Amino acid sequence: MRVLVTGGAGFIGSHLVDRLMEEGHRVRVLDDLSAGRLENIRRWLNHNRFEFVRGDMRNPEIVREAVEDVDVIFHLAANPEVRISSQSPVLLYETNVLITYNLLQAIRDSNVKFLVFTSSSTVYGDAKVLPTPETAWLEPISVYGGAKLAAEALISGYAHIFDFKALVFRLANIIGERSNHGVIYDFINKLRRNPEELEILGDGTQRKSYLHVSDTIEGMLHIFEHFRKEDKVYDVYNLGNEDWITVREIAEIVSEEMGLRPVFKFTGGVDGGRGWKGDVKFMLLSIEKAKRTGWRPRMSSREAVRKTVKELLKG
Ligand SMILES: O=c1ccn([C@@H]2O[C@H](COP(=O)(O)OP(=O)(O)O[C@H]3O[C@H](CO)[C@H](O)[C@H](O)[C@H]3O)[C@@H](O)[C@H]2O)c(=O)[nH]1
Repeated sequence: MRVLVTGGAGFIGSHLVDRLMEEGHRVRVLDDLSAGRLENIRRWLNHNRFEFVRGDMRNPEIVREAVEDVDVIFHLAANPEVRISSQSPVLLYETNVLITYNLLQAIRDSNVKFLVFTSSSTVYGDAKVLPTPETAWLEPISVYGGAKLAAEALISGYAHIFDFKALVFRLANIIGERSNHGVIYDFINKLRRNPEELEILGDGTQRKSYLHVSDTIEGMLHIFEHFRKEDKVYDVYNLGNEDWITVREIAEIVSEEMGLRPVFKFTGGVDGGRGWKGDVKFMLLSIEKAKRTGWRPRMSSREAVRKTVKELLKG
């Protein structure tokens, strides 16, 4: 396959690039390096099947050039921070909706046959049904979640009108080596600054499902192969874990792995113990649909958290 990975220098994107390169595909990465790091893809930079383009997808011209001679696009470029929903809605719109629109406009005039998009569990908001199936009510409670849902909707519309196939993954909290934001990364940095005390945002009872990046990439590629053979224009899959874990338990695992016994200081948070406005307090996706394709996570949330802590401490 000739593949474009947007956001391919980022956390999840670079793991996907590793797998695609190892499988012998021709890979182009488009990344503005705002969150991604060249270090993540350094091993491929001089490979003859690999091409790196540094560019901002808010510029339609850059996007148009990047989709040339490509069959499949994995669209992972995005600003992943739910918590900036109150301060920077414009940034979240531009880096999730506008860049997706630019990509879809470029696909119109191209030979692209498949688009794979990484959406988010946050499209469900405070889900009324747990575990939450793909058919559940969609009511995002953050601008980030709203922007992801808007991007999904545009993708579906364009796929039906402009004759390509599109696959959407609604991801749980993805963690692992190279992640450079989120709760585990934050806790490690806070404890490095002050080993005596750990500030925990909210009341610590936030409970979510965490999936290791290796299980995520495995799932995305496995389900993509399944989807390719199906006679569907558009489909949506949740990707997450079957169990969940509280923020307090994550704090305990991080402290233990660092050999520390800090005092936990809960900020109390907002709106009944959330870390910030728009933080979904309880998230557990139903992964029955993904499992019916033959995929299942190898690691539980707890195992994924512990492995990630070890990986980040080493890095
Ligand atoms: O220093 C911190 C950081 C986070 N938290 C808490 O930890 C939980 C997880 O927060 P993260 O920042 O790790 O992740 P989010 O749940 O906000 O979002 C993540 O998962 C989503 C999908 O579930 C999106 O895809 C998003 O891009 C990704 O960052 C939250 O309840 C938050 O309140 C803390 O207590 N202290």
